[in-house]
Amino acid sequence: MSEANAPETRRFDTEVHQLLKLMINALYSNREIFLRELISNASDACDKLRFEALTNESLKGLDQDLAVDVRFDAEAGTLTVCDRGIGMSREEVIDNLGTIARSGTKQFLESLSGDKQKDAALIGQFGVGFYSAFIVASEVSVETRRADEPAAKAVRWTSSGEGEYQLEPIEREAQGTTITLTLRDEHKDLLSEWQLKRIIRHYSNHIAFPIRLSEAGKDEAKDEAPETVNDSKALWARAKSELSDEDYQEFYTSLTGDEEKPLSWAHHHVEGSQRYSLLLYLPSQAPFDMLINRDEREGVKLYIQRVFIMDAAEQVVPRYLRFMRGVIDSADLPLNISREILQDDPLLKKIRATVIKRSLDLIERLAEEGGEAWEKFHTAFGSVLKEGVIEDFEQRERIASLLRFASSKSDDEGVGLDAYIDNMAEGQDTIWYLTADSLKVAKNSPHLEAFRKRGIEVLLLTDRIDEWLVAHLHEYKGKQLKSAASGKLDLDTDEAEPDESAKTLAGRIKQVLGEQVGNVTAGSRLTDSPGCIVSDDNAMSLQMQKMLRQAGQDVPDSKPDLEINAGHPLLQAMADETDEARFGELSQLLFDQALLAEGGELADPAGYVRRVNALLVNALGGKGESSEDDAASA
Ligand SMILES: Nc1ncnc2c1ncn2[C@@H]1O[C@H](COP(=O)(O)OP(=O)(O)OP(=O)(O)O)[C@@H](O)[C@H]1O
Repeated sequence: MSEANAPETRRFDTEVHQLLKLMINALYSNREIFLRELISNASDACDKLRFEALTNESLKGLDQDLAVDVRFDAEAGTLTVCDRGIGMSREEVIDNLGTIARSGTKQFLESLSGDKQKDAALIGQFGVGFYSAFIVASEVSVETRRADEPAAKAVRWTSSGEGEYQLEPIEREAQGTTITLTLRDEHKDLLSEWQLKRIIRHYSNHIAFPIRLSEAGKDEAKDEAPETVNDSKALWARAKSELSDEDYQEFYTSLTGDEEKPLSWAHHHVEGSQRYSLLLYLPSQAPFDMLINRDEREGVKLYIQRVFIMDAAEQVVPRYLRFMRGVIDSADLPLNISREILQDDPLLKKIRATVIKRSLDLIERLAEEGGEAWEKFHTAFGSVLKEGVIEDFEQRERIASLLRFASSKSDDEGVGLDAYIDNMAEGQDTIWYLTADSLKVAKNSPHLEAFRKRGIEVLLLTDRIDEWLVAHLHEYKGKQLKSAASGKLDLDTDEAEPDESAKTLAGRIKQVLGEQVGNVTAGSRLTDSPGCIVSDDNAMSLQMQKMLRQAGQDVPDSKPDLEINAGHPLLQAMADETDEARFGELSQLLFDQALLAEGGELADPAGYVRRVNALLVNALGGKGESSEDDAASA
């Protein structure tokens, strides 16, 4: 026996070990899902065999009569799930059943809280997969042969789920995989026809292959074929009139593993010169990694004539709809199509357009109905949908109409652009917004003073993606979108020009602040604050600069502009200040405060603290100067 074939003991990746422990603990009360996971893997393996058989001559014929066999032996305490699917080579076994290849696993593990209920929900979303067998089994054995390898190249994998697994070469006539679980005593109650039928029908009824249930020794003795317990006809291919809400909901769960009901769904059979079926679901909760994994779109499955081809990627579902779940089945794409050809296929382009249209229809309907479902959707997927405004020029306005924001007049994130326009003040023809790090910063921003004074609503954008959103959405239904922090507001046509003394004061401040600041102007937007940072309409906002820097990008230094409120007591006092050193300190404070109110960062925070301390000491009757030691300790 060559060394590669020798039996050996290997250790699981640390992450597998960690996940196993957490999972067994958190999912103990939800133990039945292990069967769903094993059946789903067996069904995937059958799908893969059918797909490979399209192009691999040596697999022809093997893809007939595929099924998943579930056998139980109450006496021996074992449960077996067997498929004649694609199987695994030795390397694949090591990769698949010893590691977790999935990206985001680390973040996922870190996000677990230790609270069983919460963790169970999270783990459910993560997709517990094969390892869930250890929730009920003290020992798991996997015998498998890849369909395109000889019988002598089969492998047996065994483990008790405690850090190690054994691997040994075996002979196996049939292609595919047999997984045998030795159940722990407390789970042996699962080994009955009634229980297993119930579980299979509950979780896996709509698997597109027959699931056959048999009891060891029984069917052979009676010479009967094992009973098929699921409804294996592809649900999406059936007429809508035949299907109930429960059917759709059950199918959703068997497709996604998500036990929460979907918010809504759309089912269409498109006839005519090009035929396809489309079943799309809007889930009610986001998978934990949706925001991290922009490229992962496992949600919509593409079938050609009932043969699973692939998880629909960019060709079919745009990124900003990556939360959609469902199935597309085309009767008119050639079965032997390669993924590369698929990219440019005109029918697929058409299907993509339909997926977009139907998805947006679903979301629009939900928005019209409002209520809890809409709230849920918006909380879970609102941020992702915003990517559509940036990425899909054609649908920009339609997607924008579905976005909701907080505003200076409303606390919850419920203001849409249409509602904003309906509530515009008389004479207002601009949609005003303010971007900020948080709602609190936005609400307290000095920029809102001018708007409050005039009763004009300002949308408060605090999502990370909002800066990009407004960089792409300049106009909505003929109304310009403009930042409340921009240099020129033009709120009143009769706005008074600042007087000469205000201009002189602005000039003095500019001189003192020098290169730190772009322009210093006297303006009329502020009522309560002495100053604020304003941005050039064409320049990058402070927010955007900060985000790009955090993302490790080089951002050219641009100087912020400062607008002062010459009527404010501080500025009036400064105008009378003849001590130039003191005027300099006050100008610096004014500027730093304006930056802070914006959520900006100070170049010299210690200097700021020293200046404030000096003022405090002064106010408290001290000498008005802090010592160098104070400055150092600050
Ligand atoms: N019955 C099987 N036949 C062939 N390969 C299998 C079988 N069961 C598992 N595998 C392989 O092991 C891999 C890991 O399975 P696991 O169930 O842990 O995760 P998954 O199915 O990829 O993801 P998820 O469970 O989140 O959908 C699968 O991707 C597949 O390649």
